[in-house]
Parts: sequence; C-alpha cells; structure tokens
Amino acid sequence: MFLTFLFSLQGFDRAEGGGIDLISHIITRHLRIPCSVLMGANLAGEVADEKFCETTIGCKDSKTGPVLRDAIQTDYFRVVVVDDVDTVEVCGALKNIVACGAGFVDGLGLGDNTKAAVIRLGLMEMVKFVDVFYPGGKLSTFFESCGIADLITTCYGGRNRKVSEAFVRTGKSIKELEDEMLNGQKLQGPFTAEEVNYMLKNKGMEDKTTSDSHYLPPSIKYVPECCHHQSLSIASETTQSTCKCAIHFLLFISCMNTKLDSYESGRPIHHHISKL
Ligand SMILES: NC(=O)c1ccc[n+]([C@@H]2O[C@H](COP(=O)([O-])OP(=O)(O)OC[C@H]3O[C@@H](n4cnc5c(N)ncnc54)[C@H](O)[C@@H]3O)[C@@H](O)[C@H]2O)c1
Ligand SMILES: O=P(O)(O)OC[C@H](O)CO
Repeated sequence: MFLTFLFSLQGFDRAEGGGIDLISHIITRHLRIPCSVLMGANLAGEVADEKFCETTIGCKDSKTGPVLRDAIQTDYFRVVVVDDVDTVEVCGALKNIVACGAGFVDGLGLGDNTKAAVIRLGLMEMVKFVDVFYPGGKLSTFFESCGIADLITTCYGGRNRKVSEAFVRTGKSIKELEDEMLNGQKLQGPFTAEEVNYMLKNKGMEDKTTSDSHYLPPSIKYVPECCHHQSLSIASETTQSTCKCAIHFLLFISCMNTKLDSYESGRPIHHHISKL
C-alpha cells in the first residue's frame, strides 16, 4: 500500500522571496506525500475521442512509476515514465508561453516556416530555463511527449495559440477573447509568463541575454508585454501596436540564434548546454 499524488496541472505559483514554485513541490510540502506529474501532447478533446496519443509521467520512485503507468495506460493512451519530475512539469508550464508566440505568428500571417522557428527557439528556451533554474534535468526528457510533442500540439491545436492569434487579428484584449472563445476557461500562457517574468525581475535577470551566463528567455519577456500592451490600447491603435510588439518578440527570438549540436540521451543538460 502506498500513497502518492499524480496531477496534470500546468503552471507555476509565486514563492515567497520573489521566486516561483512548482505545483508538485507545493503539494509535497503541504500534504507530505510524494508527487508525480503527468504531462504530454494530450489535448483533452482528442483524448476523450480515444484518438492515439502518448504522455509522460514524471515519477521519482522506480516502484511507483510503473504502478501509475499501468493504472492509466490504454491502447490509445501510451505512457512513458521518467524520473526527471521537475523537467516534465516545467515543460508543461513553459510550452504554453511558446504557444502564445505561435499564435502571434498565425495572427500576423507569417506562415509555417516562422512558426517552426518559434517552436524550435521556444524549445531551446525551455532547455536553457531548466538548466539554469532546475539543474540536474535531463536533455532526453525534452524528447518525450511532455517536451517536443506537447510543444507542437499546443502550438497548433491549443487554446493559447488560438486566442493569441485572435488577439493579434481582432485587437481585443485577452480577457475579452477568453470570455468570447473559451466559455469560462482561462489561458495559461500569459499568466505563466508573468510569473516567470516576476521571478526573473526579482533576480535581476530580465535584461540578460543568452550570451550571458544568466539569460533572458525572450518569449517569457515579450508574451506578457504584448498581452498587457494590447489590453491597454484603444481600438484603432491596437492591431498596429500588437503587431509591433509581436514583431519585437520575433526579432528577439531570432536573435538567439541557438543551436543544439548533439544529444546523448539521459545525460544532465549541463553536459550539453555549452553548445547552445
Ligand atoms: N484541456 C486540455 O487539453 C489540457 C491538457 C493537458 C493539461 N491541461 C491542464 O489541465 C489544467 C486544467 O485545464 P482545463 O482545460 O480543465 O481548464 P479549465 O479552465 O476548463 O478548468 C480549470 C478549472 O480550475 C478552476 N480554477 C482556476 N483557478 C482556481 C483557483 N485558484 N482555485 C480553485 N480553482 C480554480 C476554474 O474555475 C476551472 O473550473 C490546466 O493546468 C491545463 O493546462 C489541459
Ligand atoms: O489548450 P492549451 O493551449 O491549454 O493546451 C492544451 C494542453 O496543454 C496540450 O497538452
């Protein structure tokens, strides 16, 4: 008999002292039981329709992991268990920010090549973020469903993408669009970006660039800026100012010019990060 907690919530919480907290850490701290996470390319409607997908469970305990997998896995919902829990959870949170960037690209009509660049650079930001703030994470985790696969599906089929596209096209605020398009649901991307931005500001890291040993994740900085900017603007100016903001966002990510030369499964990220 064992007690554990498995959840699929995406996002961070603000921590005392100006940082951010992972939800799994908060649950473990309060309930004093181990916490595992489930993240993956799992748009709820498609899972409900029993269309094939994969998912990732992050679980530290080698005995509990297979028990959770066997309890959840079906023919159409395939589970891979990894022990890199924090990276799995961070992927689930950060990819929502990148999806807003993908939505801006769609709203601006920039095409699939640009969107692929946003997705690639967003993935590199996620890798770098884990390396800086959750050292010990494994690069191989980003190649599980919780990493690249969830990033792709969210950047094509998710709510963050959809609303962000409408945000650029219509000139309405995120709040208005949520009310109109999501039937009571909320976007995670802008909120998560603000939390991460808050943490970076408190650490004095918001103006660092990728060439510094500290870094600035551009979409994390520019997604909330774009969203805020838009919500404060007036109708005739909104589309123009949002576009300007979104273009800044794209310019910044393209300046990153990061490259992943090699990848060896299962090794800690800092073995690779010097090549980014
Ligand atoms: N929908 C998907 O395809 C999908 C897939 C994978 C993971 N997720 C994640 O699962 C979580 C829930 O997604 P969803 O689609 O069910 O969202 P949802 O918006 O339908 O539901 C979220 C619920 O949380 C409640 N809520 C919000 N803030 C709260 C608070 N502070 N205290 C108590 N309740 C609060 C809301 O009232 C709402 O009922 C999110 O973190 C999402 O990123 C969603
Ligand atoms: O609809 P989104 O943008 O919240 O994305 C949904 C899920 O995160 C996909 O796994």
